[in-house]
Amino acid sequence: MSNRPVSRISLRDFDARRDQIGKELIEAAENVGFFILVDQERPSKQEIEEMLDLSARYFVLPDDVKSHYPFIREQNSGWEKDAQIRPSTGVADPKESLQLQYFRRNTYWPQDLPDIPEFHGTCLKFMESVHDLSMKILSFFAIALGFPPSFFSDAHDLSSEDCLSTLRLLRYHDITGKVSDIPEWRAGAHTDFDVLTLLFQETGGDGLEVCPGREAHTSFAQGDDWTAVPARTGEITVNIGDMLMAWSDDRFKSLYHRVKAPRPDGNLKARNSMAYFNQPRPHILIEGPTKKYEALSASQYILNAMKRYYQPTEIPK
Ligand SMILES: O=C(O)CCC(=O)C(=O)O
Ligand SMILES: [Fe+2]
Repeated sequence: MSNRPVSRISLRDFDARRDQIGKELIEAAENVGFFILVDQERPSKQEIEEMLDLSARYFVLPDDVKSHYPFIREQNSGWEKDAQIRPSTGVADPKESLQLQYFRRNTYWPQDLPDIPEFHGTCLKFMESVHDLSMKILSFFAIALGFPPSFFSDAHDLSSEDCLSTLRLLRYHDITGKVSDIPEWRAGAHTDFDVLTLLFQETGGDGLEVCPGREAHTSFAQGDDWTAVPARTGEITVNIGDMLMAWSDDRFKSLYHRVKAPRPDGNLKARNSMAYFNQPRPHILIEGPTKKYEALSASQYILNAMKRYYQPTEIPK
């Protein structure tokens, strides 16, 4: 385990400190592929706490209620339980998750949930707030790559009919009393195939580990040096995804990460987290400034990634 310093970037006085913030973001994206945002105006700590609370209330609903909207792989939407097999481990992550694609908000989101009528509205507001912050961050990356500042906002236009940006609510199982049967990982090592992921953890839910600076497409960072990222409610862990690595001709690094399961003397209770995946509209072409890779539409990119990520791969010993 490495003690690599983890970049914490403060967004305090955002407008007055724009240049400094931009410098720190670019440096972290180029050298590490991930950073922790603190002091953001929105989503505020209170909004994050409310959303985590709502998510916990969703997951305690009976499975037969949650299964009204089962996970559909082709749409990357819906509820799954013990179903995501990570190629790096060959087994399913011990968790459940709900993926909410913004443009399917009126067609494939749980509606009229018993006891949580505010579910739909709160998720919608939270996504809009995280989207706005994501676009602020991405505007710095656009400028650094020589694109117009609004380049990524146009590609991720939430008001369009087909923006693929997704909020994923996650709950890793409570493993109290299962001491002889604790898995090694709650989430196996992987990179995210989106553009940029904003991850919300909850204090007490440690286990996230990152492995910066690896090629996204070649290995699962087996045996490499990992750094633990403590979970703190209100902070936002951000990582570069494969699509931004491709879009920047490998200048910004996509990052391996995984969630280690607690040891028997650790916190065995359920672990809640939420990930917001910025994913462009399907027709948008991903092509870097130096055209290092052949241009691919976002839909083709995602299709290829789904194939890569959902087929178990031989793991080197
Ligand atoms: O739950 C976490 O902390 C990480 C989740 C994650 O990496 C993912 O869903 O892609
Ligand atoms: Fe991830």
